[in-house]
Amino acid sequence: MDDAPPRLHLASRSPRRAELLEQIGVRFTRLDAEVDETVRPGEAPGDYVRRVTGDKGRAGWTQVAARADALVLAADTAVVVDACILGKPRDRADALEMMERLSGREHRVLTAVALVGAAGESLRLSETRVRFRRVAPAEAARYWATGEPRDKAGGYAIQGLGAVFVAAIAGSYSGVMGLPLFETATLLAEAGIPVLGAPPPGQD
Ligand SMILES: Cc1cn([C@H]2C[C@H](O)[C@@H](COP(=O)(O)OP(=O)(O)OP(=O)(O)O)O2)c(=O)[nH]c1=O
Repeated sequence: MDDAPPRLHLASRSPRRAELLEQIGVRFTRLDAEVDETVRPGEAPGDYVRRVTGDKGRAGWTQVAARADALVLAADTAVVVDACILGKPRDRADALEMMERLSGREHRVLTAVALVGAAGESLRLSETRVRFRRVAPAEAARYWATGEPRDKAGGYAIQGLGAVFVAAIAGSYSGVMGLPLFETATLLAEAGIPVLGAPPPGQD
């Protein structure tokens, strides 16, 4: 049993990201990292999620940098349709408009994940194609009333009721939920945190 405080910190207020990181069994604590998530004029979606993710990671890092081996994990998710970035809906009208745009077609979900430490920062981008069935306006209104779309990029949650809209996905389910676990595990392993733990001596 390892009682030392974890060296890994998740810079996120998202309960989904914490659940996903718990799913792969690594020890971590959580940090709050407030950053400006405004899209810059002309900014490409991939550049946007990379920038915001790096900002979240560095904002978290300033809080733990006193510990030399500390590492900060951060992520950002955007739903992209017709080259437009859909963040979290501002209000009901915004959410219903998002559902109308997503209805009956394919969109992309981009999630960047970054690991920041004393040695610098590494970043990976996950891209998933998601195809929605047609969603009638009345159904979108009932979905809004459940409260689920409120704090979700694109105004839906694949892990919740929103799953009924998802006809198909190609890519990373965990990436759509907010933390792509394949990319996360790769970054952690590169930084000396193998997800399945270090092999016993002499058996690597
Ligand atoms: C598309 C989709 C998004 N989401 C969520 C994941 C993220 O929490 C949220 C996207 O918003 P983000 O701005 O990426 O993250 P956040 O503000 O919730 O958390 P933090 O910045 O503190 O890390 O949308 C789902 O939970 N399911 C989905 O299917």
